[in-house]
Amino acid sequence: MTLYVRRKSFFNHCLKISKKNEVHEGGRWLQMCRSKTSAPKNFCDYESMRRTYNIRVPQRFNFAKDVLEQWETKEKNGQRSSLPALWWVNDSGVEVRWSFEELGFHSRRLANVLHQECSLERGDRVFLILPRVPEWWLVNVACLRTGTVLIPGTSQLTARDICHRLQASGAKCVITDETLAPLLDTVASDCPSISTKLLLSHRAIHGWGNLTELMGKVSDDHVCMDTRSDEAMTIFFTSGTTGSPKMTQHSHCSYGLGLTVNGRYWLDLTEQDVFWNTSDTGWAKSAWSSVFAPWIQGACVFIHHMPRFDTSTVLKTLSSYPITTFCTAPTAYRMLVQDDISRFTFKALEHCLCAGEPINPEVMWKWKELTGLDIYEGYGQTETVLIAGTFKGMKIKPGSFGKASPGYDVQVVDEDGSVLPRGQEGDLGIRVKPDRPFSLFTEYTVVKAFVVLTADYKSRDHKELIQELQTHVKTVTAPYKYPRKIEFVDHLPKTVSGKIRRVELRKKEWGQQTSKQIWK
Ligand SMILES: Nc1ncnc2c1ncn2[C@@H]1O[C@H](COP(=O)(O)OP(=O)(O)OP(=O)(O)O)[C@@H](O)[C@H]1O
Repeated sequence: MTLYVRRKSFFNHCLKISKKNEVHEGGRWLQMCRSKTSAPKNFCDYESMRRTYNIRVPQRFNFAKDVLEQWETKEKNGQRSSLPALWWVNDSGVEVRWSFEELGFHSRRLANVLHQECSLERGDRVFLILPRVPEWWLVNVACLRTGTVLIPGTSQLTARDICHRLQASGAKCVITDETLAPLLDTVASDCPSISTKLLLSHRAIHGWGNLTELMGKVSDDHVCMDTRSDEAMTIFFTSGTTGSPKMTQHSHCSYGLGLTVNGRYWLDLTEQDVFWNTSDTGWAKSAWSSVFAPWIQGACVFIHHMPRFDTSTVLKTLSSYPITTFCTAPTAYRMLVQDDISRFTFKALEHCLCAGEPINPEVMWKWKELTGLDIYEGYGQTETVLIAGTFKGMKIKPGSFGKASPGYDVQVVDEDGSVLPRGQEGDLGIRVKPDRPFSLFTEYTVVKAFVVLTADYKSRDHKELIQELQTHVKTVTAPYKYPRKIEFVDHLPKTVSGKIRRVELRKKEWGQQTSKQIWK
């Protein structure tokens, strides 16, 4: 089945998640030049993969305890390969290699920092902006351990983006490096929910706790939180192609177990594999491919910390390290095939993948000609795990991103949600009735309601007014902008109301806003 995707809307029986993607109709099958076909390691063929896919979701699940600690034990008992769990390198040749045991050791310390030093409790939200440094992975695992909800952001965010994310999420803790700390400081006063700021740097910045120093103070003794499978685990902001970025919440099981589809089937990883995924640490793709999918399979997560994408560095890295599996964006492959690949021999590389945008058939063809390897495409969204993809053993059709993933019933449907005949263009839908797949996001976290005050803020007592209001409302943004937005929690008392000209209650759901005057 070839999936053609057209527009975005919602309907009853399926959760429609397609975006305005025009998928080119492919004209011919890829010509085989040099061919290095590797048989799937984790499944026989597409049909049997779908048939045998069966994941039982337990009531309680925590990836750190139920997956990472299991690999740690296997490692200790000599039941896993000697590959590191995390293999990090940078442009200066510095390397960090952590076994699952070392990952456990450092992340337990960081978990103690979050809980003991920062007083963060289960369910509290942690906003993380770090580039591809090993500590990014530690924060991920430490949040799992403490049951705190991780909200990753990309280093490209502006002060306005950061402010919006912090206000919308109500994050209590921010973690970043010295490049972004000053930017966060410019908006911190507008984000009263923040109680802790952690800095990854050799330099001290006033008001920021030093992550490395704090980790040196605490023990590595930490008991992982016994989280429910459906409990909030992470919130990713979508990239905002079709509107404002949406706060997409995932549970411990939706990614922690759901991404088995990616790791076992699409990436076809085992504990013998070294997997390099180049995506930025702020997007859901990093949770997919740099955390959950490879570690579910016990594979080694490889990272090259490049300040910017450089084709020579990528090609050199692929030829100097035993990387078996490589995933990058179609744009990156386009750049790579323009370089002189013949200078390099990829000794271990056997499986290449791409996702995030359509790949041009010419790029696939060129890559195959130069390396002998196919590029397997994947399609998914922040809200999902892999929705569709080309899986090993499948014929690769230029212009098609493959077939539905196991775990999802994916169909091409019309506006009413009726399945369209083969070859007809429509929307892409995932069936959510009668059973909603557990590997879907939980909800869009919305700013449920807030009031907009139109008061005489120029009056001398505006500070007192804000203080007074703060005792009755959840959040008051700093007085830098009119009208001021305030999270509504209760009726406003007379002492306050006398100073306010107008109060509007605004309900904001993603994509729409309702407004009602509730005062004067
Ligand atoms: N293989 C692919 N081919 C074409 N497009 C793809 C592919 N993989 C992913 N995409 C695009 O990436 C999108 C998923 O990205 P993401 O979840 O960040 O949200 P977004 O759709 O870009 O933004 P928003 O939901 O905020 O509008 C898909 O909807 C699709 O547009």
